[in-house]
Amino acid sequence: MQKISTSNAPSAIGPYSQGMVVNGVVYTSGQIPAIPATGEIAGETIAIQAKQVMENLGGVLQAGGSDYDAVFKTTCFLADMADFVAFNEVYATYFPNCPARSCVAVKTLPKNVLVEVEAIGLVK
Ligand SMILES: C=C(N)C(=O)O
Repeated sequence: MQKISTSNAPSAIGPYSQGMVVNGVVYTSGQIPAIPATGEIAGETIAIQAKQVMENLGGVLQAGGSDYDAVFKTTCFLADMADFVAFNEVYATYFPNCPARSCVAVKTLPKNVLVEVEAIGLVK
């Protein structure tokens, strides 16, 4: 079991690692749209926040020896299901291979962001 630590994704904002590698599988923590260098939240729209989340996810995946195309499952958390279509437009550009996914709306997310995504992928 190996902890992932990278400057290409935001530092954890609580008692968790950015991700873990276990038996050739990368498990990312939920990524929020924080800018890795500053920790500030990127933008106020779902499009901008979703893109930052996906970039952060890529940073964790890469640090764990994986990549977008090796992801087989994601879980997506939205603060408002009204953002579903706009979120999907961004998401699909990163996951054209359509891994298995669950997408739910939750009451609130850390730092009041609009979206959080976690992923599980194979080490390449
Ligand atoms: C942002 C998170 N992944 C958390 O608070 O667990």
